[in-house]
Amino acid sequence: MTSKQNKVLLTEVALRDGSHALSHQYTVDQVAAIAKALNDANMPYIEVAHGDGLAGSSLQYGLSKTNEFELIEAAVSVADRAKIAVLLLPGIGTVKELKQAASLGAKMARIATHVTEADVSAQHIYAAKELGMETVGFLMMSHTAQPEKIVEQAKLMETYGADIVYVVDSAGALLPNQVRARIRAMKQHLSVEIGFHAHNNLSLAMANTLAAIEEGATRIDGSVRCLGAGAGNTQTEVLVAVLERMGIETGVDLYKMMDLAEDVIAPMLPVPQEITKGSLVLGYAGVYSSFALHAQRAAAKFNLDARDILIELGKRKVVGGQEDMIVDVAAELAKAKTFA
Ligand SMILES: CC[C@H](O)CC(=O)C(=O)O
Ligand SMILES: [Mn+2]
Repeated sequence: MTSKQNKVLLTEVALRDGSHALSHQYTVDQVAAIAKALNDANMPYIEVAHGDGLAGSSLQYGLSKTNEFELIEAAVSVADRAKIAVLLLPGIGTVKELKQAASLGAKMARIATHVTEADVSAQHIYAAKELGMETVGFLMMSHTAQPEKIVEQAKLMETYGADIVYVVDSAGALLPNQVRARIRAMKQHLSVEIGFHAHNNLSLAMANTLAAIEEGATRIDGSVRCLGAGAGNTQTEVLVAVLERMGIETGVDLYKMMDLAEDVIAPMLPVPQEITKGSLVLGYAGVYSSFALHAQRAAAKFNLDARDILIELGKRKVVGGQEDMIVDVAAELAKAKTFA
């Protein structure tokens, strides 16, 4: 592979995306220890928040064990080099939480919307810029939109003031050629930096990340030991090693990342992060991981295979917030089975 880039900036997302995998049970001590190790490894950005972003702690999305502002404060207190980033989904979090995060020392705001709904990010991007934060537009479920649509939506975020716009493969459903087409189109039509966030449900997180970098993405997310939703993200310490071998600079210390992964993260995991049939089907169906548990419950209730429900949901292009459709789809499939 020949890459045009010789430098990328990494964002470690295990303290936010990994919160999904740990049912939002992070403690202050864990966050302080992990953020310190990441800071010492020279990780440029460390994202800290509930898995669903600021104010995500709720019965619907899962209650956090620890108030996320305490976690942000703990991370800021140990990070003398790294910048602490927060994620915000308009509708879940508000400008109020963004201001609170900024007042505690968060320096980057990542404003996430469904890939076709960038217009709801305007107010939050403006607010983040006014707070002096580096601001990212984060286009989730990017596999559900064609490159032209993504360019249109990314341009909106650019117009609102975003410094960087990300293609986010929330379901881990994109194939490398689809990543290439999306990043290439954005590079052609946008002036801001382009980022890429992968999930490993089809075992393509690394390949997709390298494809994104080759097409010009300069901001890349990873999670140490794959600690993210579903099968996790691009495994950060592996990415650092691969990029080093490719002559692409990250500035991140490989040995320190390896030690963090092995000595701190691995013992914390309830089960090792691997591609189970549950995460594989999410990537195959193109459905976000928060639907998996609900689909399993509906499958038990209607005596169905959860995979059939998820695949049907993928065909219907469900988006986060449409979890109520799961039972409707299960009921329809059960009815069709009865009359087959
Ligand atoms: C629900 C927010 C989501 O976890 C953001 C993200 O990381 C993604 O869409 O992949
Ligand atoms: Mn993610």
